[in-house]
Amino acid sequence: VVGGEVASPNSWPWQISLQYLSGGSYYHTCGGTLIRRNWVLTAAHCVDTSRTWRVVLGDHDIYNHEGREQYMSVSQVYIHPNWNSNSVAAGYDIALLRLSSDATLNSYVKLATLPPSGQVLPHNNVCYITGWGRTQTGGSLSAQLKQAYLPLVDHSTCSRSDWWGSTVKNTMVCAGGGSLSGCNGDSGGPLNCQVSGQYVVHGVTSFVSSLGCNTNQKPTVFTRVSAYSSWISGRSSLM
Ligand SMILES: CC(C)[C@H](NC(=O)C(F)(F)F)C(=O)N[C@@H](C)C(=O)Nc1ccc(C(F)(F)F)cc1
Repeated sequence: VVGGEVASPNSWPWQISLQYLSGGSYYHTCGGTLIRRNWVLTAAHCVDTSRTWRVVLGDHDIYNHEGREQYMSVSQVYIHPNWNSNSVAAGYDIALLRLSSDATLNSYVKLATLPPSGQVLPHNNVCYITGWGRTQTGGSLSAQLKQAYLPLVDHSTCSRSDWWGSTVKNTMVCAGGGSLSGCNGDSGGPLNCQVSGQYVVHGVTSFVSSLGCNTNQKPTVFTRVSAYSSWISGRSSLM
């Protein structure tokens, strides 16, 4: 997250850290969202390599054990069938992770609220991106969870030729576009949008400009969760 501020610990209790095992240690690589006690929503581009994953719930500082964390192993990875790792612009950048056991829900770990199928929010809707991603283009990850206010950008603006043009599809949602943005390592995490006084996870962080994370008129682009409601509920047996 470029700009914004360190979040108050566990104030986004559905936010998870997706980590992979390498040389005996686990490393943060992506964010994600707890949607059921044993299901996490993330980005397909985060998990399209075969690794040993773990999901950390209730985290704040990814480099220190603070006692509120729950370390969960992943029993199955479901990548959207239409995902093509050579074409993030095609969309379908969404995946579900089944956890090997159920999370314990408490004040540090809660389930996210997902939007109704098809819901599209208005331009400038209040939204916050959260994550442990780089704090500058080419910078390092944030030790503590960060948040940044990214107003929603409607499709007609986001698909303007001097913005993202035809790269952005209707199954995506844009937010920000100024000096605040997501950045590498925020992938897969939530775009938290305020709807009737409650935060709803409206997006899954997908891509930023390769010219730089906070490039003007290149808002952070998210997979629009409400475009995948039936896939999500079908797969995670929400139905
Ligand atoms: C998509 C991920 C590899 C990576 N995602 C992120 O860093 C995220 F945090 F924003 F989710 C990313 O955007 N990386 C930059 C460096 C990138 O490759 N951006 C990119 C943007 C658009 C396109 C296009 F236009 F082809 F779709 C391709 C790459």
